[in-house]
Amino acid sequence: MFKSVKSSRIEISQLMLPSNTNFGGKIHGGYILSLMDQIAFSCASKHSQSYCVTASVDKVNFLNPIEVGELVTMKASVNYVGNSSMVVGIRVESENIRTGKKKHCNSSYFTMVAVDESGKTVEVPGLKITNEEELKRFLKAIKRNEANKMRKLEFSEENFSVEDYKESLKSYRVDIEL
Ligand SMILES: CC(=O)SCCNC(=O)CCNC(=O)[C@H](O)C(C)(C)COP(=O)(O)OP(=O)(O)OC[C@H]1O[C@@H](n2cnc3c(N)ncnc32)[C@H](O)[C@@H]1OP(=O)(O)O
Repeated sequence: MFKSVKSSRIEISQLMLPSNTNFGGKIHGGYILSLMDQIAFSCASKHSQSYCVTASVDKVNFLNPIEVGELVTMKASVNYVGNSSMVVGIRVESENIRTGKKKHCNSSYFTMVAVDESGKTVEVPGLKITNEEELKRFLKAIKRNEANKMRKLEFSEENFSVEDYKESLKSYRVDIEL
């Protein structure tokens, strides 16, 4: 079975309240991450019609601070599916309600895994792709997976040797005492 990206796309908007600020008076990054996790869960559950758990989060860059009183909008869609895993892409924007000015605050990729009642992984529907943007997102997810695998391999017990890196680290501010 294949399901369209559109059928599980989710958008939420939430007003940022003073109770969620950090010491600097901006909205706490942890609070934003918690909202992102919830929307990733909703999107992945909708696609898979299963309960899902968060397996990993790929990169969280906080591009712009979010102020109290701003309206935060999060858009989530399934970018990629494996067997039991789904990569949910989330874009976070905040809007100053008075001026209407919008800021891009974050874009992240949450890998969610569908599980049954006993926590065993279950197969999820394939993804029906209907436009170039969706295809690009699917391909980018494959590239990120490949890059992660390569990095793992490079630093694995069998492949890693200190000598291979000593020379290239000379320009860095590191004193290696091995
Ligand atoms: C709702 C919540 O937020 S839950 C709170 C936080 N999350 C958790 O507690 C989850 C804890 N982790 C787990 O339960 C398990 O590690 C699971 C369910 C994610 C994976 O279970 P495993 O027994 O390792 O399953 P398995 O090795 O078969 O992997 C299943 C799938 O998950 C993917 N996967 C597993 N770990 C990761 C990871 N760290 N990053 C990305 N994908 C992963 C695998 O690639 C595989 O994908 P595929 O089925 O599409 O090929």
